[in-house]
Amino acid sequence: MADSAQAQKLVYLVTGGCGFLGEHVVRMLLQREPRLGELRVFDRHLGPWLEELKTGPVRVTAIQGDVTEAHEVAAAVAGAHVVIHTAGLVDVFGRASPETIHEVNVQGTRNVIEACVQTGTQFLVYTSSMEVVGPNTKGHPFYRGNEDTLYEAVHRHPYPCSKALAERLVLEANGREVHGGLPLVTCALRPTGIYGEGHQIMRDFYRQGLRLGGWLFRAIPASVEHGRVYVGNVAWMHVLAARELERRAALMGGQVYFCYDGSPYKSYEDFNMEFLGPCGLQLVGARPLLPYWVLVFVAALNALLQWLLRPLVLYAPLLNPYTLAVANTTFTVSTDKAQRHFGYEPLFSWEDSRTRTILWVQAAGSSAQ
Ligand SMILES: NC(=O)C1=CN([C@@H]2O[C@H](COP(=O)(O)OP(=O)(O)OC[C@H]3O[C@@H](n4cnc5c(N)ncnc54)[C@H](O)[C@@H]3O)[C@@H](O)[C@H]2O)C=CC1
Ligand SMILES: CC(C)[C@@H](O)CC[C@@H](C)[C@H]1CC[C@H]2[C@@H]3[C@H](O)CC4=CC(=O)CC[C@]4(C)[C@H]3CC[C@]12C
Repeated sequence: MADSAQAQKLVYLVTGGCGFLGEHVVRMLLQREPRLGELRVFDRHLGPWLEELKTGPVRVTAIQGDVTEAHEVAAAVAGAHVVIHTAGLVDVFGRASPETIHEVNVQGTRNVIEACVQTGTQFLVYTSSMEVVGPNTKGHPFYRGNEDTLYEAVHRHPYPCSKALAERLVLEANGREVHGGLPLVTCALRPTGIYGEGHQIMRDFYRQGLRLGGWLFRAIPASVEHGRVYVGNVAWMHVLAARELERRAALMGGQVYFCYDGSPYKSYEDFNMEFLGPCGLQLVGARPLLPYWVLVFVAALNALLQWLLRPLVLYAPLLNPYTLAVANTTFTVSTDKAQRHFGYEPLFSWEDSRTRTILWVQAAGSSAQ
């Protein structure tokens, strides 16, 4: 993007733009990216809400497409100045096959990179994940670590494996020559557990609590810290990284950044209660009500049932060996790398993030009645 970018209106492409995070990125770009001339929203499933965005000054182009189809990606990328690649299969519940997860998350990312190179798009921001780092299969805690913390990243599950490989592809692509002779500049953002308006797992917990008469039962010790970050701040970090990637290419190119904000360090269940409590639910037990080995047994039983029932019906409960292991292992980040490298500061305070999420849960829950 030459110096004339200040006058020149830019074309952004957001893949996965109709997802939980993607929608917030789309709306944040429209609200806070003054250079935006056209916003392309690429997703396998387009949301009806996109129509309301087409009445503003920015041209919003909805593209129904599949990142595993290289030609569809190339057509969407052609002419874009910036690509924010959030599309992915976020599946740790066994809903999709390992092959499908790899095809979408790895081959889909490879297709985005090659499309940038072939069509001359210079700037690519990739939505990676904390799971690229951990928790590892050995259950080692990652306690308030940062991007430089030494940690044995060992994965077996298809999802973290796919995210780690995709991130590596993006970072290795930094500096490749794109069509026109300029270098590709890439970076990867690693959110921890994202929460906020549109978080389906939070909605599922709320509905589960309503079905159980307002009670949720503690399964994980309160001492196990699990990093969480508000979706609006994750979206803001994407917008800012995309904006600064040109000016600070030498510093940011090929770098990874954890996504962080002022959200408190709590266990996954206690953190959820920050929102579910004000919505009328109560978490039973100061400590787990069941011994860990019982949870391990139930998780294994769920995995066996999923395998047995697969030919007939998809059985994909929240509790499986992987989700239990992740929930039961401390993983929190404490870093300021994004602040140092591109001036990121959370846009939403913890109090504001909490209020917005509570209001959404209440609305989502009432629609469930
Ligand atoms: N939800 C979370 O806690 C975290 C998510 N992430 C990452 O953030 C990104 C977005 O995640 P979420 O918004 O939570 O997931 P999501 O499932 O709500 O959104 C993903 C979007 O990608 C689209 N998509 C999936 N396969 C596609 C394909 N083949 N072609 C085109 N579009 C496709 C989906 O239709 C969906 O709109 C993912 O890359 C995920 O790995 C990273 C850390 C935490
Ligand atoms: C049933 C209980 C054990 C309950 O506490 C299980 C919670 C479990 C569904 C979640 C606990 C940790 C979550 C994951 C974590 O936030 C990291 C993630 C990063 C991503 O990139 C995608 C989502 C996820 C894997 C997230 C998924 C839900 C949990 C496993």
